[in-house]
Amino acid sequence: MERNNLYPIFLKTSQLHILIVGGGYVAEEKLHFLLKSSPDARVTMVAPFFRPETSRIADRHQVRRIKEPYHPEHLDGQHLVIATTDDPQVNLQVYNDCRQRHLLVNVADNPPLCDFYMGGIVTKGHVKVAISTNGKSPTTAKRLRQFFEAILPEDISLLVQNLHAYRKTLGGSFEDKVVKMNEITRPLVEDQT
Ligand SMILES: C[C@@]1(CC(=O)O)c2cc3[nH]c(cc4nc(cc5[nH]c(cc(n2)[C@H]1CCC(=O)O)[C@@](C)(CC(=O)O)[C@@H]5CCC(=O)O)C(CC(=O)O)=C4CCC(=O)O)c(CCC(=O)O)c3CC(=O)O
Ligand SMILES: NC(=O)C1=CN([C@@H]2O[C@H](COP(=O)(O)OP(=O)(O)OC[C@H]3O[C@@H](n4cnc5c(N)ncnc54)[C@H](O)[C@@H]3O)[C@@H](O)[C@H]2O)C=CC1
Repeated sequence: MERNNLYPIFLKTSQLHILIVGGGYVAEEKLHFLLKSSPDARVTMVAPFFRPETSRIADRHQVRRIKEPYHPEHLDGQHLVIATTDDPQVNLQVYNDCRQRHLLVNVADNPPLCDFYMGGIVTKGHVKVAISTNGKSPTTAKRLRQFFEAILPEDISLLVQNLHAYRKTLGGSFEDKVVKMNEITRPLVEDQT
């Protein structure tokens, strides 16, 4: 059976510059979920036209907007790029320009032109779960996100905070701490071990 070989990483979006090319529906969806997970992300958008709702979301989060057609210079200083225009030629140009500069790029409606995919994301305090279907079914990613949003308890973050505090009280070597941390958390998975 085919399996998902993608490697998820958790980006520090407050230290990175993300460019969204396009200002339509797809741009708005990508922006919405990016900011829902990472309200402190440093985002720039470039497009000749922005949807009013996109502008409202952008204003709330200090998203920089450049009201002009895409130009390769817009890639200067960016780390990650998401192309969402309704012009496949422009999306392809963004992809090629990014590859040339070794920038990670996502062409939202064209999985083969993606170095990375956006995922379904659940955040409960310090805890974050990211979901991918290998680009096969974004709707399933959305449904799984809704499922985990409902079943993960709100106070799961308290558990993480308490364990963080407890670890600080432990003496002994690194190895001793590993043993103690594993002992105290064993009941969480008791039935599955
Ligand atoms: C490959 C990927 C690239 C990328 O965008 O990164 C991609 C691609 C495409 N999306 C399409 C459509 C839809 N996308 C959604 C929703 C989401 N899409 C997201 C991610 C991804 N979408 C990446 C793969 C993720 C994975 O691995 O699973 C989510 C998880 C995250 C986010 O957007 O931030 C977000 C849910 C967020 C949430 O709710 O939590 C819905 C559901 C809905 O709106 O109800 C629909 C309508 C249903 C449908 O049409 O299937 C199409 C078809 C376009 C066409 O017809 O051409 C393509 C292109 C194609 O598949 O070929
Ligand atoms: N809206 C949706 O749910 C879906 C859209 N798609 C596809 O995704 C693409 C984008 O869709 P939408 O966001 O709905 O389109 P849209 O028409 O809402 O937005 C297109 C955006 O691209 C911008 N744009 C056009 N040329 C540009 C350029 N040279 N430089 C920078 N920006 C430029 C426009 O100003 C506009 O902001 C289309 O190809 C569409 O077929 C696919 C599946 C679903």
